Amino acid sequence: MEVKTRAPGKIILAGEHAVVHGSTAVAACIDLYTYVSLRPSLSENDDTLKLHLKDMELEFSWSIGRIKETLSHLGSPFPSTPTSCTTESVRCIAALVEEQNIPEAKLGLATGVSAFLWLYTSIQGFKPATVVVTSDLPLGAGLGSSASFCVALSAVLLGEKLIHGKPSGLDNTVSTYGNIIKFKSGSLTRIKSNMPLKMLITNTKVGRNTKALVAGVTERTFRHPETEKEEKLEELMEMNQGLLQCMGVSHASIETVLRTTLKYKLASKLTGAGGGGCVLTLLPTLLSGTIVDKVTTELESCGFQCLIAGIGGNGVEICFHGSS
Ligand SMILES: Nc1ncnc2c1ncn2[C@@H]1O[C@H](COP(=O)(O)OP(=O)(O)OP(=O)(O)O)[C@@H](O)[C@H]1O
Ligand SMILES: C[C@@](O)(CCO)CC(=O)[O-]
Repeated sequence: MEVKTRAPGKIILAGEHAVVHGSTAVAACIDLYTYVSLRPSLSENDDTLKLHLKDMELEFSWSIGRIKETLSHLGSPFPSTPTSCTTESVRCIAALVEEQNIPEAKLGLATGVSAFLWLYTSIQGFKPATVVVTSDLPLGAGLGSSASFCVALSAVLLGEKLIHGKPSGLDNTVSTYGNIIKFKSGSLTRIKSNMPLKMLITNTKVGRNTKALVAGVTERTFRHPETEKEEKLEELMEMNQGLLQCMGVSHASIETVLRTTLKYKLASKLTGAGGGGCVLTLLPTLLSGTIVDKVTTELESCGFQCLIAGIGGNGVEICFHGSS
């Protein structure tokens, strides 16, 4: 039996950074996904766990014996309630990841591979299988690739037990439930919207450090604790971008995207931590395809990557294929 899942990435419409300090954020899933498939090993001779990151053309494999030898002293692989990963578990998992000699340029993937080993052994134990991952999402660009990777992975591993899962952060919550949500201090409110929304997402390709950007904003909140809300989406996006710029998380590349889209009278804002990453541009329903083509061409000529995404679809989905 092969199990397949997909979980969406996310955009933040308003409230990035503020959500870290207990304010409300409004976030929505996008129709760009991480896909995971799991095929348990049927052959008695195959005693390996394989992870194939298809887009990156990377394959990792561990013998089940090696995984057991490294992790089994840490206790039951099947805790009855979710447990956090102890420092000792992190150390042991890091040893299994290091053995795989991830290429220097792709070292950022080590955290993803570690998360895979932790989730796999916690949920499936020590069983041989092949897991294949592909993704529509740029990594580390503010579209929630890590949350959608973990949600799709958890869903594939948990199968029908997923329904009992309890998500924690904003990105995981959107990836799991989909649609549009209001999120404040760990609790979510679903927003029912019958307005079809489409966004142009421009990836500035400027790498950024979410942790440092979040720390910078924390420092500013002590000086400027109040922000306000308004009504229309375009206006809100412009106001939100203005606020985020005052919070010091814009970037020259983001400003270039804003200037370019403004020429076509389109409202834009950064999404996520800022400092680079992705910028959202609202594509009104009546906007002609010619304008979309023109603005996309102009943005791409600046070296940016453009993606078009529908907003607010389903959260994580799972399907089972008959045994082979
Ligand atoms: N498809 C994938 N395969 C393997 N690892 C992945 C995949 N997607 C995400 N990751 C892991 O998540 C990391 C990126 O997470 P990070 O939180 O920095 O960015 P993001 O989730 O894309 O953006 P943000 O959290 O700001 O919305 C990658 O470096 C990798 O370790
Ligand atoms: C900046 C931030 O709001 C972006 C999340 O993608 C941080 C967070 O919510 O953890």
